[in-house]
Amino acid sequence: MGHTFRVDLRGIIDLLSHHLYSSPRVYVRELLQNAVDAITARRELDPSCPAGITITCGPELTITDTGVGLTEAEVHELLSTLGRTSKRDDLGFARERFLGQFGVGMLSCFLVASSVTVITRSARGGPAVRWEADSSGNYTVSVVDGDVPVGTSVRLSASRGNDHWLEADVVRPLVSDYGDLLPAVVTLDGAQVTRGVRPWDGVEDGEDADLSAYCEQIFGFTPFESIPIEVEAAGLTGVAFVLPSGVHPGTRQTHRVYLKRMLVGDNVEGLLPDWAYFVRCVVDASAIRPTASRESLYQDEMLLAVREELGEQIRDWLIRLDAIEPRRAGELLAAHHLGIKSLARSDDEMLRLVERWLPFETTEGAIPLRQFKRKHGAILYIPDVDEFHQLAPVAAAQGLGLVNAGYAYDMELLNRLSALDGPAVARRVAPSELLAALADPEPDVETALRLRLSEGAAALDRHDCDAVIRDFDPISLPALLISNAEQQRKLDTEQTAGEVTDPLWAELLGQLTAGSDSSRAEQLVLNCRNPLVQRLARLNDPSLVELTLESLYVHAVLQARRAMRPKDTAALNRSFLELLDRAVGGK
Ligand SMILES: Nc1ncnc2c1ncn2[C@@H]1O[C@H](COP(=O)(O)OP(=O)(O)OP(=O)(O)O)[C@@H](O)[C@H]1O
Repeated sequence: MGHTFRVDLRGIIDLLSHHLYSSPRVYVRELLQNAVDAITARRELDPSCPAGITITCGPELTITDTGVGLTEAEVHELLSTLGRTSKRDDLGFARERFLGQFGVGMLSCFLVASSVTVITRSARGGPAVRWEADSSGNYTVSVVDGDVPVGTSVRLSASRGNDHWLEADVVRPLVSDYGDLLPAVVTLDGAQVTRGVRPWDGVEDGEDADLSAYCEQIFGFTPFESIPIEVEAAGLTGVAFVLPSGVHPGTRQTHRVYLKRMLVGDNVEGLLPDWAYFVRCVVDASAIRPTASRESLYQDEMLLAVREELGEQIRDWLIRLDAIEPRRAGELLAAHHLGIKSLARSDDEMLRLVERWLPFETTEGAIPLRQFKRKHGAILYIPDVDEFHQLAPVAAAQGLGLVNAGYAYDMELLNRLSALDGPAVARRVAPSELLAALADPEPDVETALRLRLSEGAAALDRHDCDAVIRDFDPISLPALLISNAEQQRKLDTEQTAGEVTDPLWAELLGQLTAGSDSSRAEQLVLNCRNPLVQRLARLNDPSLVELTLESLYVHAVLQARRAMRPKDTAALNRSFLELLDRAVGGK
């Protein structure tokens, strides 16, 4: 014997409210959606029919439309059968003009209502019909006498604890949020709530004052620029608003998305590529699919294609901006450098923009790479922020140019520049190369210092460190620590020496390859121009020599911001206390 499934309406409502929709507020959207669809259907019969939706709030909420209405048979078939809809074609495909498609939207009324009454009269003829249903799944249908206009009126009576959902102050912002762009005039308690047109329609390039105001209203910021966007295949139009100031690159920007002019959400993700985290969009599309809750977008091929195309349009705008208003392009780059750098890793035109406009930290101050290159012929960089800060003052004092490439994406960008323009354009510099740039000391100073170094040799031996004596600026720096791990790169240096175009560096590299071959882990470069080092040369107390050398070593470790090992910390404590002891007159 065959049986038919029975449906427990309470169970279904519970499923919708707790697991599908994020809030009961969606009932407003579903009612608006049905009203708009009914008007669309009536327009097929009579293109000049009125398009009005009126809402009244009181203890009960009533929404009335001038749509197609339902006959008695349709009331039974469509309103009273779960999953039955008039918005699919004979083959079951969603009909494009309609917002609804599943045949369950009406149920969301029971998220806030204990009973729903529909009074409807079909544009196709027949008497008006009243349908009354409660949340346990019982309904009655009766014919209504009297003069009822074509269209449908839905009345909700609040269920216990849900009265506030039907109050004007709650309903008004919901109607305005969801329905702002709907192609029908929506009034609430007599006042029009929606604008009915998309703010970006008909806006010409350069006339975007209204769009700026719109951006302020919905996102709360004045955009750096409003870029019109369009993806024909998805029936998508809208605006991309560029944020005026920097945001954290990890921030996931969200977008305001409408589908067929009905709001999907304010915080929709995934519409733009990750690098475009400094842009927020408002779009309306007809061919992007929402998820079942209609609160986010279905991640399908179409959405992927849209994301790629919109990314492309924002990128093209940036390139155009650079051509037309280069100063503004520079400003934008400065505000959003990480996103743009990230894009430049795989996009040559962006790379040129970065090269031209983005300030890098250099020994010349913060200047773009192209400007640095003009002065120095090539970009010589240090791939570590601390190392750069340690070496920059010394390099600058010798007239050598260095670029700090220790921040995110810098190395990748410089490698890409070398790949495009040839290996001579950008090259990593080993700290030990700098050594070759420092002048040799006067022979008598060197001899005196060598003597002291042999007296205090134990201090540096303990740290596997060699001492080198040089004569350099800045005079205030007594010693500089250079890691010999970089010495491994000497071979590389030999290879690249022929390619360096800055004559000063080329000469130094030549000296370096011929120079030091220390096997120690580190080198302490003593600056004999510094007064303290000069006094060290004249000391005749070997224990004080050892103490001074160890103190200079630890100071140089701290300056280099290299991680302290336990023996460095021990040396720091020892030398500090011993110096203190001497200072207060112990020895
Ligand atoms: N205001 C209305 N005027 C005319 N017909 C309506 C109205 N509201 C609902 N209906 C009819 O009732 C059917 C079921 O509505 P319901 O909201 O449950 O589902 P839907 O709109 O078809 O799809 P979805 O679940 O995606 O919203 C609709 O297909 C439509 O035929």
